[in-house]
Parts: sequence; C-alpha cells; structure tokens
Amino acid sequence: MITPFRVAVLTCSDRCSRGESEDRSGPALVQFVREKWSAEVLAAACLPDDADLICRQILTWAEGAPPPDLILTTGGTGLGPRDVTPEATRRILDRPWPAILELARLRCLPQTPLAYLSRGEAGVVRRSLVINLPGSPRGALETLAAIADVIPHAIAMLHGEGHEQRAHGDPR
Ligand SMILES: Nc1ncnc2c1ncn2[C@@H]1O[C@H](COP(=O)(O)OP(=O)(O)OP(=O)(O)O)[C@@H](O)[C@H]1O
Ligand SMILES: Nc1nc2c(c(=O)[nH]1)N[C@H]1C(S)=C(S)[C@@H](COP(=O)(O)O)O[C@H]1N2
Repeated sequence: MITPFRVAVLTCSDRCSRGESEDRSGPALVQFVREKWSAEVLAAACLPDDADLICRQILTWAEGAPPPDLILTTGGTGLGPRDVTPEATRRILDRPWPAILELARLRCLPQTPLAYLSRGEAGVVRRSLVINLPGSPRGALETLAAIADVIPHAIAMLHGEGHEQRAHGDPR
C-alpha cells in the first residue's frame, strides 16, 4: 500500500443520532486514522441502533467508487437490547475475519476485561475491511490501537498485494 488508506467511520448510537449526547467516538477515530496512517477519511456518519440502516450504510460505502479500504463502526456491540451492530454486520459480511477482534480482546485484556463485553464482528464486505468497535471513546480507541499494527498488512492483502510488496509495518 503506497497510497494512503481510505477510511469511513460509522457511529451507531441512539442517543448521539438524536442529538441527546455528543458523538465523541466517531471524531476520535477519524483523528486516530489521520494521525496513525495519514488516512483519507471519505465519510463519517451517525445512525441509530437500527440494523437495516446500519447494513445499508455499510453497503453504500463498500459499493461506492472509490470504496473505503477500511470501514470502522463504533457502538452497539454490547449486550443491551438495542445493540445490533454485530448482527447487522454479520448479515452483509462476504468473508468473516473474527481473528482480528480476538487479537484486540487479548491485547486489551491486561488493561481491562471489559474488552470481552464487546460482541464486535469483523470481515470483508466487497473490497472493504469492516471492523466493529465499542461505543465509548476509550473502548473504541483502545481496541483500534490494539490491532493497528496488523491493519496495513491486512489491507494490502485484501487488494491482492503479496507479502513482498508490503510498504507498511513489519518487514518479516
Ligand atoms: N459515540 C459516542 N460518543 C461518546 N460516548 C459514547 C458514544 N457511544 C457510547 N458512548 C458512551 O459509552 C458508554 C457505553 O454506552 P452504551 O453501551 O449505552 O453505548 P451504545 O449502546 O454504543 O450507544 P447508545 O446507548 O447511545 O445507543 C456510555 O458512557 C456512553 O455515553
Ligand atoms: N478495550 C476496551 N474494550 C471495551 C471497553 C473498554 O473500556 N475498553 N468497554 C466495554 C464495554 S463497557 C462494553 S458495554 C462493550 C460494548 O460497548 P458498546 O455497546 O458501546 O459497543 O465494549 C467493551 N469493550
């Protein structure tokens, strides 16, 4: 990957979508990807915890031209009755990749076992990597930071680039 990643960020929160509380997680993720990878942020949106709306938004981005390399969602991954982001994501995943969030939980465990309260899913939708992150700014950033070293390589592989063409990350 020579060119900067293209990223889209979706906040899934009833309260934020109604304007009852401020979305701090979406903007924090935008800042993270810009600082970490000089990513180009194609879009950011905030939706209520509605599975149909979440699916439709992810598909609209993934089928756009150009599609984002990475679609991050934040929120709606817990056990609450309105938490449906993992179900919405699972519905449209072409290729699930649960291992990436297993790695996040494992690496977050020394900081907090709360990482295991998130049911987030991850995988490929069309040509975009989709990752569900927790809703709190802290949970979202901790989780993304925990897997940030692996993501550039994953995106390169998604685009059919071999290990030898890797420009980011670990030279192994
Ligand atoms: N987008 C966000 N920006 C800032 N804080 C958030 C956001 N989403 C969740 N939080 C905070 O994270 C904590 C966990 O919230 P909760 O599990 O209810 O979030 P959620 O289910 O993802 O969102 P919501 O309840 O708004 O639909 C709460 O303190 C909540 O205020
Ligand atoms: N690394 C990390 N993961 C975390 C947290 C955290 O503070 N740090 N918070 C957890 C909490 S308290 C919840 S309820 C779940 C789900 O959050 P969500 O429903 O807002 O997505 O994410 C969890 N994941």
